Amino acid sequence: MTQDELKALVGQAALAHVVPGELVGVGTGSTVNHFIDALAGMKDRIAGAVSSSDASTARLLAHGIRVLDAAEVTQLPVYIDGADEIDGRGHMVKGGGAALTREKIVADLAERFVCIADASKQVAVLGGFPLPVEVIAMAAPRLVRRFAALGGSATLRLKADGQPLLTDNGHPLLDVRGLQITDPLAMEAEISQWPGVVTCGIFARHRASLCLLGTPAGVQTLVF
Ligand SMILES: O=C(CO)[C@H](O)[C@H](O)COP(=O)(O)O
Repeated sequence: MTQDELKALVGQAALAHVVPGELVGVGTGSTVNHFIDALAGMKDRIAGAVSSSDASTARLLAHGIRVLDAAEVTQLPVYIDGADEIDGRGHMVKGGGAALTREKIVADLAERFVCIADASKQVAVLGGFPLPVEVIAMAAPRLVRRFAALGGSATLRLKADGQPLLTDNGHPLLDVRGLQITDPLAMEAEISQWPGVVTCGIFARHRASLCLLGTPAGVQTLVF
């Protein structure tokens, strides 16, 4: 099976975790796109969706799925999203799709985080994938030096035209290579309190409750 077929498999399997009659939190990325397409088949049985990016909002609306702003919502039963890496305790690195800030905000509203990922995302120690960090532009040089002191090499994420990529919130992103994230909770807490950091792509405080992992043998459910 191709990686995309594994993503489609878990996107479909995630429907079993959507609570009928309730809102569902929806993440961002190619795996979530499969989930959104599958969700269209049960759009009349949910109250609507709370989205984590402009891209997911556009896809949900194209399917006729009602989208509510996170600010209108006090609680969600479940948030469904992909990950760039997930470890054996449900800690994740996220933000490859630049949506980490809104993803963390919507995840924070949810009782449960259901991660959907193909098997390539499973790692023993986080940090192989460059850690995305959304930042305030004027703080970027200082933050690059702070990451260097942690042993990481931070670079500004660029678009194809060489200009800095900006998130849906209008901020640039650093991608940090070379970190060994052996204590995700501590590193998330440390980085998150540096002035100028909007959101750190470590999801340890908002780790997955369970992961639907797409493998060639089928969907494996990991409970954390
Ligand atoms: O964090 C994310 C977007 O900001 C995505 O969940 C992550 O990048 C995984 O993406 P994909 O499903 O395309 O592999």
